[in-house]
Amino acid sequence: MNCFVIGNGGWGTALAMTLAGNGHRVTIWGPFEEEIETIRSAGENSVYLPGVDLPSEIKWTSDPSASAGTDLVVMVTPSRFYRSTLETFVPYLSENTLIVSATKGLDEKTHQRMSEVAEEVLHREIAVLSGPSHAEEVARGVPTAVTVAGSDFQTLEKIQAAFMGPAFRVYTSDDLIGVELGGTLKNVIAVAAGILDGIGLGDNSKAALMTRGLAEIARLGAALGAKPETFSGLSGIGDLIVTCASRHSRNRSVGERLGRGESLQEIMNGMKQVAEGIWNAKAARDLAEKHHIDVPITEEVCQIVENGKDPKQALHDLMNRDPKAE
Ligand SMILES: NC(=O)c1ccc[n+]([C@@H]2O[C@H](COP(=O)([O-])OP(=O)(O)OC[C@H]3O[C@@H](n4cnc5c(N)ncnc54)[C@H](O)[C@@H]3O)[C@@H](O)[C@H]2O)c1
Ligand SMILES: O=P(O)(O)OC[C@H](O)CO
Repeated sequence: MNCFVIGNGGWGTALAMTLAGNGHRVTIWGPFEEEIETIRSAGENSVYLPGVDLPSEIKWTSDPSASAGTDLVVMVTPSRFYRSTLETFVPYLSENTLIVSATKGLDEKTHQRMSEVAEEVLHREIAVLSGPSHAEEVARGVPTAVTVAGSDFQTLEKIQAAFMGPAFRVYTSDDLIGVELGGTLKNVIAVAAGILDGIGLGDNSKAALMTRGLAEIARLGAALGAKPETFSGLSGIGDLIVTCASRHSRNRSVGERLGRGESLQEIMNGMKQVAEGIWNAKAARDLAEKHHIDVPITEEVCQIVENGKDPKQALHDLMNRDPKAE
């Protein structure tokens, strides 16, 4: 297959390597020619995926027209730039191109999932790939399992076959909403998990946070049309576990620094990689409010990120809510 990856960040690079490892011809696009030229000449994506030797067969470009005539497009631009980036590709994508979205975020203005944004831009449904998968490990061949979701099973099978390899296992799901929301809403809970690490709390605290975090993800997800059982799968609890626990997680790391007392501004100023949970906490909270869903952890993360609330006060407020049945 001719494959085209839109987004030269860590995840775009790891997915491009996975496809190239399966014998596909792969081109990866990034918005800044200078950045692309540096990667091309160094054979390393030193900003977003340092220390990984890139296969020479992968082509690097900043030209959207290079996507013309490709069989499979992977859209993995961070949520904040997703719509504007995809719009520049519209003239080059044919109806027959398989399109899969690997971004995990919400549109900050409209609160749409990324596949909804893509549908609006492209006037057709696309598939979604999500699951517990840090680029740092996928790029090094660490065994990983993810889910590809959509409504057309034949399309899903083609995407599954394109990515499947000895160290990358792909399951299919017909619950696009659930798979996409699991990968998105967990980012906010992972920021909270990092805050707990930064404050110096214990394993009990992390387990409680993840369990109650999953409860609010599933409540909100179901209200938004997801199947509740999807949140017990790779894209639900699987991704929540890896993001709340991993040293690779950007969301957890930002949370840890917040918990240690650094200001959000200070952290974001020195960071080129994205932490979607910081951008998406408000969108998730607003969606919950609109659908009358109780999301106390997301609400506290939102207060910390949006209003600078003291993380220790947020913890105190969470622990001192009214008694409830589980
Ligand atoms: N890194 C991972 O392990 C991983 C795994 C699964 C999913 N994801 C998701 O994939 C998406 C992309 O994350 P990533 O880790 O590849 O990114 P990254 O943080 O490694 O890199 C940031 C990306 O943003 C791009 N960018 C910056 N300014 C831009 C602009 N103005 N217009 C367009 N693009 C711009 C950069 O070119 C770069 O590709 C996110 O939604 C993330 O949650 C990441
Ligand atoms: O590094 P994070 O926190 O953006 O998480 C990356 C992936 O979503 C993990 O599956």
